[in-house]
Amino acid sequence: MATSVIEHKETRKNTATFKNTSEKKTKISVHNLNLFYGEKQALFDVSINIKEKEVTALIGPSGCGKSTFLRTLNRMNDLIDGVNINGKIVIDGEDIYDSNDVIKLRTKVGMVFQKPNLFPMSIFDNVAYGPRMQGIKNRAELNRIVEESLRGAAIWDEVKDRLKSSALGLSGGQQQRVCIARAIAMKPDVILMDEPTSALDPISTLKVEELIAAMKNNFTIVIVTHNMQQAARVSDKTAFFLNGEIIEFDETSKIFSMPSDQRTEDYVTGRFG
Ligand SMILES: Nc1ncnc2c1ncn2[C@@H]1O[C@H](COP(=O)(O)OP(=O)(O)OP(=O)(O)O)[C@@H](O)[C@H]1O
Repeated sequence: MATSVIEHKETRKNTATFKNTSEKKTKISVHNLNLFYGEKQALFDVSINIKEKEVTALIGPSGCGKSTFLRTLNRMNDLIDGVNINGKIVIDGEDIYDSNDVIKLRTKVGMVFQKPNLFPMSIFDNVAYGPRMQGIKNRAELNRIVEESLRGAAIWDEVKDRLKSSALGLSGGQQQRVCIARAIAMKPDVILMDEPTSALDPISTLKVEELIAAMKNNFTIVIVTHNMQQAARVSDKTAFFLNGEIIEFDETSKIFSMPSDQRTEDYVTGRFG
C-alpha cells in the first residue's frame, strides 16, 4: 500500500517535470499580419506564435509568401519600396514595428541567406565585421568572439589554420557555415534562415542540418525550406503557407504524418507545389 502511494507520487512528480520542460516560452508572436507590395497583397492575416529555442520551418509552394514573411521578422522588407504592412509582430514583449531602432532589431534577429554572401576579405575579418561595427576593438576580445562563433558554427577545426586567408577560397558549404558564424558573432536570440542549403551539395547540406539541430539549444530558428525531408529532419514545428496565408501550423511530426487540412496533405505528399 505504502509503496503504491510513493509510486503514485513519483509518477505525478515526473508528469509535472515533463510538463514544465515541454512548455516553452513564446519568443515571437505575430498577430493578423498583412503585407502589400504596392497594390499586390502578399500576406493575408498571418498569425503565429513561435516558441523560444525551437526550429520552426516554413514550407509551401513557390511564391506563397514564405520569404516575405521571414523578412518581416527583422524588417528586411523595409528596404523595399512600396511595401506596406499592418498587424503586429511582438518579440520579447515589444512590437518590432513600434521602434525605429532597426539596427538593434537586426542584431537580435540575425539572418542567413540562400547563397553564402561573405565579404571579399579574410575569414577572420568576415566574422569580426559585426562586432567591430559594434565598437569592439580589443584584439583578444575579437579573437575570442571569432573562435567562439566559428566553433558554434561547427567549422573552427576546418578553418583555424587559415583564418587570414580569403573567405571566398572556401567551398560553398564551408562559406555558408562561416555565414552562420558571422550571424552568431552578433549574439542574436533569433536566426532567420532563407533556404540556407539550396545552393549546397548533399554532404554540406547534411553538415548545415546537423548544425541547425545543435544550434537550437541556444537560438530560436526560423527556416524557409523547399525540401520536405529537411523540414521533417530539422524542425520542431512547421507552418504550411499557401497564397500568402498560413493554412496549418503544428508539430512537424503531425504536419508530415497526420495533417488536419487536405491542402497540407496534398502538398506534403507531393500532389502539388
Ligand atoms: N520585392 C517584391 N516586389 C513585388 N512583389 C514581390 C516582391 N518580392 C516578392 N514578391 C511577390 O510576393 C509573393 C510572395 O513571394 P515570396 O518570395 O515571399 O514567396 P516564397 O514563398 O518565398 O517563394 P519561393 O519559394 O519561390 O522563394 C510572390 O507573388 C512574389 O512575386
